[in-house]
Amino acid sequence: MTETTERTHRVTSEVGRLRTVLLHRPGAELKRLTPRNSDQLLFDAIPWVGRAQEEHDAFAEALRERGVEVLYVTELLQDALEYEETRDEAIAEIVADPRLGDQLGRVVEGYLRDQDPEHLAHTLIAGLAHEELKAGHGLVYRLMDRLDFIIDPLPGLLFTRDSSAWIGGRVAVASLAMPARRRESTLAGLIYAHHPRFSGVRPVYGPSLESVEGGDVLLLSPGVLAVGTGERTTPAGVERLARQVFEANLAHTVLAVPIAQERATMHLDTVCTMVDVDTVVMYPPVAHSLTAYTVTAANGDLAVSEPRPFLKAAADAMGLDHLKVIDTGLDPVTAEREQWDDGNNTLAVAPRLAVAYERNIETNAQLEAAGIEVIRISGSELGTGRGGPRCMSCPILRDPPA
Ligand SMILES: NC(=O)NCCC[C@H](N)C(=O)O
Repeated sequence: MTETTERTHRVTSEVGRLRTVLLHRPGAELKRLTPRNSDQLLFDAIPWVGRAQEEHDAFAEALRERGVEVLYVTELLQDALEYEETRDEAIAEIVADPRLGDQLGRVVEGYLRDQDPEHLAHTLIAGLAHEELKAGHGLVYRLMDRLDFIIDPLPGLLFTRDSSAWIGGRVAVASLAMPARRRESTLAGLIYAHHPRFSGVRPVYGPSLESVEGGDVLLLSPGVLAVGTGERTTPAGVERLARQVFEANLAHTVLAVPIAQERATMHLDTVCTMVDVDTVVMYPPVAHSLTAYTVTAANGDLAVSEPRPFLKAAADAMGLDHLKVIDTGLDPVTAEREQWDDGNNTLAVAPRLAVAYERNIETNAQLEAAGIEVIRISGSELGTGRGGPRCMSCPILRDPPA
């Protein structure tokens, strides 16, 4: 890793001033969602796509207005697909899908090889429905329904947080747990491996390792990671990530934080995000019940503590007297509703400046009462995928925390 690379890609905290972020403007892949497939594709409703795009554009604009450089997955992917090697890898991965079989696999390969980078990027993201591929006549093709997908769409790509996470100057390409999202990390991997902007960057984690999703990884302070383990990141994933970051000298402590294995709390960032160097906003029912195992490196192995209250373990690892929690003080029903709508899923643009969905009126009011400036964005359509501003953003460059 060169020094130049470190100046354009480096994240050591949740709250240092955000300089560069990776987003995905939702598009044709959202138009694939129907009541028949939305559960499998992990959306809770069918979004109004045009409005979702407007909401997303406003999110991006709010970031640009604060001096943040916004990169888009589609553009980076198109650039990367200019290279033969990238195209080969992308197509090989699609064709290796055992659901296609040999004959249809060959047809799909030919179809993809004929596409220019722009169309190929579109197909890799939006997928390919049976009725769009006119060329297949073999058994698999004929046995499929015309509405089946030959290449699955990736509506979850909207949530760029999950498929990769920067830890210091290295990127952890995620190993996504849900089948509907696995190809997202292939696309992230292709971008980081082949886009000239990332030349020299070495991944510290990869999609073939145990499940780890970026929404579970919080950079509490330089050298201290909290990693949720529940529906997505597995215990083995936390253990592997800890080994990788210790070996690469990217962290000295990893807190493994068990979270409920439920959709409402699919990632740690659905219940806890940081809004200042020493302050988190947390879903009240878990604020004082979450625990953490403190993991450190010891003689080439891992030392693991007994579980302790998360807030205490985090403060100790961060060298703080205590980690402040914004007491949203909400009644349980409002708290539950706003947590479901990603009220606790804020994106810090700088210490005490955070983006949040406007609909979470009470949580936002409490954030402001605690001195946090809230940049409100609308998320009625974006939120149908069950993710908020933090989920929709992958920071690539942040200043060191103040
Ligand atoms: N970090 C996050 O909480 N990401 C939101 C992911 C939502 C997506 N529909 C999923 O279920 O994976």
